[in-house]
Parts: sequence; structure tokens; C-alpha cells
Amino acid sequence: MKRTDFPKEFKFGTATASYQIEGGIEDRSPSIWDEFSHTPGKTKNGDNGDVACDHYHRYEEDIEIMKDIGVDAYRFSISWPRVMTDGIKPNEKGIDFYQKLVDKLLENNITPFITLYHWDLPLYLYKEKNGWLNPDIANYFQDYASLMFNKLGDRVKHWITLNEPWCSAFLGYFVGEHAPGHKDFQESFYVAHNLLRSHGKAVIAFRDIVKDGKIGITNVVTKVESLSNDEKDIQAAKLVDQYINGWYHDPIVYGKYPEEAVNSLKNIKLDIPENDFDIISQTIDFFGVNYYSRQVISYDENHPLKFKHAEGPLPKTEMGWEIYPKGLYDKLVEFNNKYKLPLYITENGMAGPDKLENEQIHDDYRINYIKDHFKSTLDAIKDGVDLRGYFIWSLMDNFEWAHGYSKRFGLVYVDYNTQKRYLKDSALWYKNFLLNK
Ligand SMILES: OC[C@@H]1[C@@H](O)[C@H](O)[C@@H](O)c2[nH]c(CCc3ccccc3)c[n+]21
Repeated sequence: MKRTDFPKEFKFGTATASYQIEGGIEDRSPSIWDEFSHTPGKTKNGDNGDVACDHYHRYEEDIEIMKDIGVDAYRFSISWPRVMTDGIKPNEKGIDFYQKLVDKLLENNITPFITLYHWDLPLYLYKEKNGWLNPDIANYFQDYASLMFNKLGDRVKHWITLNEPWCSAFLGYFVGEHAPGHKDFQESFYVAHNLLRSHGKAVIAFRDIVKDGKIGITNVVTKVESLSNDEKDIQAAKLVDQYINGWYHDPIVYGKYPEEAVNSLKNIKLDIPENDFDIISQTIDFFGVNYYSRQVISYDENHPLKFKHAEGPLPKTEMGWEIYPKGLYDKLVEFNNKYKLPLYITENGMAGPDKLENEQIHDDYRINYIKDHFKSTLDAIKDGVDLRGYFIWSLMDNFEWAHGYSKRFGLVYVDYNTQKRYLKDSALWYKNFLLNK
């Protein structure tokens, strides 16, 4: 498989997120992830993003590395608390950082794709305004989005409103594994709804400000399969697919939540003002798909959503996620048929047992993972999927949320003691692939 097997305009890239790589906390106000990671017991080894990959001070070097690898595009997120103090007052120093970042990318012919929200909500908005639980958060988000569109929209034409609202709502407000660490089932549905309303308000602003731009939303897209042919397991898997995938895609395209999932939530209040879906279902230009693996589901009476995860038999990554490239093909074809929107794979990659030896990292497992998922991508394109790009997660090893720095997803290895970067064999492979070798 060669690069020229893909459409000429297809964009190959790599991706990161602000809290996971920037550090530079001295020049920004705090986010919910600063408070969460500094709370004992919340992250592995008490790791936090205070320094991370020190990208805030090393962004020029990191762009040089991307140039060397030869990527067409780079997906990164803006730190809301960096560009607006407490999420409210524009901070010119923070805005200036992203101005320089964008200009340096463009100088190197790397197309910027900006994610407005990749989980680092300004702490003030959480503490004083109740964060995503407050319907008014959509106005704060629209103000933030408008500021960024006005400041960067002349040069940045590809925007993603939210990264994985499912994670923000479910992991942040029900499971409690992510910031702000709530464990309230009902809250997680209010949060999901306010995230979608915020998305819609940002799209409305975008249409006024960046008339020649493209905007979408990225969600985790997981292939959900039933553990058995037992009717209960099949039904449980179908509902999980609706809770994770449908819940964040159907309202945007169809203007309503998935019916069976709604009906299954007997004791969940979803008292929704009628025009909310008019806001949420603003036309978008693409869906971003973050694909990593599948979930094997069986029925479980004791779970509020009546399901439990089953251990699949396939080889797994360091995250314990099965390696399942067929799932990517299946979801791309399904989404293409169901939503009829252009798609970007905004994240795909793996955490590996990466070891630095003689300034090299031999990650053949990651090369094979990427090749297998590229193959699924090419098969989907050949079968008619309107797929426009693929961003490998991640450019470099970084802060992996509750796992801290214990999980390495990068094409580039980061020695956190020295902040030195080392291209892994997978980065060298990607470089040759992009040269069509
Ligand atoms: O876990 C690898 C990456 C994160 O580093 C990204 O920030 C995030 O966008 C992202 N999403 C997923 C799939 C959903 C998921 C997120 C966190 C934990 C478990 C599953 C994997 N990843």
C-alpha cells in the first residue's frame, strides 16, 4: 500500500491536545484538569500537565519534527483558559501563542485543524458557573469560539468544536475517571446535552465569521459487538452503540436522540426545550472519527444502562484495547451511509511498550497497527466512503489523562527528564510512506 493509492487531496496528519502537551501553566489560568490531576489518587503516580512535553516553549522544534516527517496537516486543540482568563476575559499573551503556532505551521505548508475543546474547561467556569451542567455554558463557549474564529479564522479553515463529548459527559460525570470526577448518571445526560448545545452555538457563530471554512465535531467512534447471539446481549450491544455513537451524532444530523436509547432511560429526566435541537442540528461540514478499538458487550441487569464489557480474545495494546482494524472499516461505511457527511479520522493510534535504546525505539507493533488501519481506511474509500483525512494519535508521547505519562502513543518518543524528542521507527516509517516510498 502506497500513499498514491489514496485520493490526491487526502490529508495525512498527526494530532495532539493542549493539556496533554503544552505545560506553560505560568501563562494561563487553570482548567478542571489542573485541579483534577493535582488531586491525590486521580492520576497514575500523581502525574499532571504542569510541564507535560513543554510544547508551550518548544512548539517551533515540534513543528520542525512534523515538517521532517512530512505531514500534510496537524490537529491540535486550543487551551480555552490560556486564551481567555477564567474562560471570560481575552488574554492577548495566550492568543499570541496560537497566532505564532498557526503562522509557523503555514510557513511549513502544514494545514492546521483546530479543536476548540479537548477537555480543559476553565476552572472558574466550573467552580463559579457550574461548568457543563449550566445551560448558560453554551453562551460562554460561543463567545470563546467567536474570539478564536475572529483571531485565527483568516488562516485556519478547518475547525472541530468538541473532542469526544461522550468522554466529557460519561467519563467526567458518570464514571468519574476524568475531570471533574463526578459520578452522577443524571448529570452526565445534562452535560451531554449542554455540550451539544454549545457545539450548535459555535457552528452558528462560525457561519457568520469564517464564511469559507469547514466545521465539524469529533466523537469517539467504537465498534460495538454482542458477546453472543443471545437476544439480550444483542439488544444490550445495540443500546450501547446508541449511547456512545448515536447519542452524539443523531441529534446533529436528525435533530433527536436515538429513540430506543431514550426509551430505555426510564428514570432519566431529559426535559429538553423544543428549540434546543434547532441549535444542535446546525448543518456541519464533516464528522471527526476517533477510532481505537471495539467493545464486546453483554447484558447486565445491575448496570443503569444494562450492559457490561466482555474481555475480547484479540491481541491488545498497552491500554488493554483490542487491535481491530475491521471495526474502523465497518464504522466508516456505516457512518457514510447513515449520516452522508464527509469524514476525517481525527484520531487513531496505539499505546505501546516503547523502549528508548541507543536513541532508537523499535516499535514495529505500531507500524503494523498503522498499516492495518490504513488498509481499512483505503478499503472504505474504495467502497465509496467520503473520507478526507487521517490523523495519527499522537505526534508525540504525552499526558494520557488518568494514566499520566505511563502510556506512550507518540510517533515521537519524549524523554520527560530531558524533554528530548526521538523519532520512533514508526515516525521513520510514516516519513517514507508520505514520500510514497
Ligand atoms: O487514549 C488515547 C487518546 C487520548 O490521548 C485523547 O486525548 C482522546 O481524544 C482519546 N479518545 C480515545 C478513545 C476514547 C477514550 C478516551 C479516554 C479513555 C478511554 C477511551 C483515545 N484517546
